[in-house]
Amino acid sequence: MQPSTTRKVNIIRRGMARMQRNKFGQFNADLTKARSYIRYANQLYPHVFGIQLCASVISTISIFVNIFFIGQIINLLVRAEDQPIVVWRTVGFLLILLVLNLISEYFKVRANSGAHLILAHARRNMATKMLDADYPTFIDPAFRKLYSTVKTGFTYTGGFTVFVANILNGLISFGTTCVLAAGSLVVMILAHATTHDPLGNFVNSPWFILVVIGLVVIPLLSSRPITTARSQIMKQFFAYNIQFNRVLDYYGEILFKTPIFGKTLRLYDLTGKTVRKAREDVYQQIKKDADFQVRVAQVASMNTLITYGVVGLLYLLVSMKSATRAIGVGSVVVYVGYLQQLMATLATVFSAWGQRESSFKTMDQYIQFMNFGDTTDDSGKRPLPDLGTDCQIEFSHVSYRYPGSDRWALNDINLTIHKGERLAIVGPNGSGKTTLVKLLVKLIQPTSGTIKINGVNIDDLSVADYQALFSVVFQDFSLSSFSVNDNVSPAPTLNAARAKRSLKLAGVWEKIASLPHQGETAIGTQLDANGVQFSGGELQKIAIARAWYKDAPIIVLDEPTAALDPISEAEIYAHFNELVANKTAVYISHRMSSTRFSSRILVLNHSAIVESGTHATLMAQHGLYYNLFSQQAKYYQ
Ligand SMILES: Nc1ncnc2c1ncn2[C@@H]1O[C@H](COP(=O)(O)OP(=O)(O)OP(=O)(O)O)[C@@H](O)[C@H]1O
Repeated sequence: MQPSTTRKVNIIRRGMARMQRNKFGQFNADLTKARSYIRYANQLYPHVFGIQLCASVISTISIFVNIFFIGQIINLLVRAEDQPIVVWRTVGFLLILLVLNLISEYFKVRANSGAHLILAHARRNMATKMLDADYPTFIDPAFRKLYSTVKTGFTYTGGFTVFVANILNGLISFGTTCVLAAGSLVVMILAHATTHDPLGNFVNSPWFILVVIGLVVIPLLSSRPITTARSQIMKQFFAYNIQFNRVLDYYGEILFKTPIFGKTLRLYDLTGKTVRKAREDVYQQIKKDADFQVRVAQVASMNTLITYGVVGLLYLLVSMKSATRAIGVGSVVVYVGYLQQLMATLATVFSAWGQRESSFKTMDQYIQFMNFGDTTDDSGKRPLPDLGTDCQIEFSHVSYRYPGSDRWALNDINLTIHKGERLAIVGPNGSGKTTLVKLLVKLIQPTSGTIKINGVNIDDLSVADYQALFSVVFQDFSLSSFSVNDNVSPAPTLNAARAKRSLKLAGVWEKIASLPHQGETAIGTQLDANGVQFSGGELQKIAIARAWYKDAPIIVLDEPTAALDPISEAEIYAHFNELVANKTAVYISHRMSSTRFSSRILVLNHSAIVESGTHATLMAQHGLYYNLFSQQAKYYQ
C-alpha cells in the first residue's frame, strides 16, 4: 500500500472511531438527560416513573403470557388430550390472564392519568412562575417568548407527557420484550429437528441460527435511518407549528376576541381583509399539515413493509422447526407471536426514541423558563423603617433602561418626595413619567443609582412590605373579570361599607347600585354571561375606588381621569381632598389644570427632570411648563 493511501485509511479509521465515540457519547448524554427528566417528572407527579415501569412491564408480560397460553391450548388439542384436561387448563389460563390484565389495566390507567397530570402540574407551575416573577422579569421579552414557546411545545411535542407515556413506556416495554423474546428464541433455536432430511439438517445447522439472528437484526438496522428521517420531518413540523400557533393565537385570542379590535376592525372596514388573511394563513397551515402527514406516512409505511417482510420470513423458519418436529404446532404460534411482538415493540421504541429530540427540547425550555430571572423573594429582607413621623423618599442619580432597550428611559434623576407632599409630574409623551412611578413603587429597580426611604435603600426592603405603602392607579389600569367587589378589595373578606364609600367617591356607585347584583356583578362577560360591560370611564372610576379602598399612605395617580367626562373629572377633583386626605400624592396628568392640586410640579423631558417648582414659579420661567400650559389654556380661552 502507498504511504499516502495508508495515511488516508488511518484518517478514515480515526474518523469512524470518532463517529462511533460521538454516537455513543450522544447516546450517553441522552441517557443522562433522561435520568434527570425522570427526577423532574417524579417531582411534578410523585412516583410517576414507578407507576409507568409497573404498567409497561406488566402489560408486556400479559401479552407474552396470552400468546403462550394460546400455544399451549393448540398443543393440547393437537395432542388430543382428554376434554376435561383441556377445559380445566383453559379455565386456569383464562383466570391467570384475567388477573394479569386487571393489574395491567390498573397500572395503565394510573400511568395515563399520571402522564397527563404531569402536564397539568407543569402548566400550573408555569402560571405560578408568571405570577411570582418580579416585574422586570415579567416584562422581559425573552421571558415572555420562552413562555409561549414552552406552552406551544407542551401542546405539540407533549414534553413530559410524551417523555413518560411514549419514550419511557417504549424503552421499558422494549427492554421487557427483549428479555422475554430472547429467552424464548434461544429455546426455539435449541429445539432439535428429529427428521434427517435436508430440511432437518438445515434446521439443526448453525446457518439456521445465523439466518434467524440476521432477520432479527434487519429491522434494528433499518429502523434507525427511518426514525431519523421521521424525526427530521417532525422537527420541521413542530418548528412550523410554533410559529403558526403564535399567528393563530393572535387571531383567535386578540384580534377576533378583544372588544377594542372589534370596533377598529369594523369601523376601518378591515373585517373582510382580516378574515381573508386569517383564512389564507389557516389554509396554508392545513396544506402544510397534510404535506407533513403524507411524508410521515411514507416513512412509516417503509418501516411497516420491512417489519412485516421480516416477520413473514421468521414465520417460515419457525414453521420449518415444526415441520421437522422440533417443536409442536402450538409452539409455532407462540414463537411467531413473540417475534411479532418483538418487531412491533422495536418499531414503537424507535418511533418513541425519535420523539426525544423535540420532547427533550421542550423539557429543557421548561426548566430554563422555571429558572429564568428572579421571582419575588422577600425572605431575609429588612422590616420597613419607622414612618410614623416622617416618610421621605429620595432618588439619587437614578437611571433606568428597559430590558432589551439601548436608550435611557430615565437619566440621572435626583428627587426627594416629602411626607404629605402633592407632587405633580408633567411632560411630553415618552419623557419617562410612568417609568419614574414604576421605580417609585419598586416594580422595577434602577439600572444605576439608589432609591431610599427614610435613609434605607428600598432594595433591602421586602417588595410586599414596601408596595403596601402605595395605592396606584395606572393609566393602563387593569381590572379582572371577577366581580366589582373582588376588584375593589383584594382581601378575602370585604369591608362592604368601605367598598361602597370608595365607589361613591370615585363617582360610580350610582351605576353599581342600579345593577341587580350590585357589587357582586362581574366585570365583562368573559367569566360570567350575566356580567356587565362597563364603559371606559366607569372602569377607570372602579380602578380609582380600588386605590382609595386600599388606604395606603402614598397615593400615585397616573392619568387617572383620562377616560372621564368633564363632569366626572370635576367630581373626582371635588373629592380629591378626601381621596388624598393627608397622604403623600404623586400625580401624573396631561391636563395641565390638574396641577392646581399640587404643592410642587416636576417637568420631565427626554428622560430627565428639566424644571421643578410651583405653578407660579414655573410660569414665570417661561420654559417647557409655560409652553405646555399655555398651549392647552389657549383652547379654553
Ligand atoms: N416595557 C418597555 N420596554 C421598553 N421600552 C419602554 C417600555 N415601557 C416604556 N418604554 C419606553 O420608555 C420611555 C418612557 O416611557 P414612559 O411610559 O415612562 O413615558 P411617559 O412619559 O409616561 O409617556 P406618556 O405620556 O405617553 O404616558 C418611552 O420611550 C417608552 O418607549
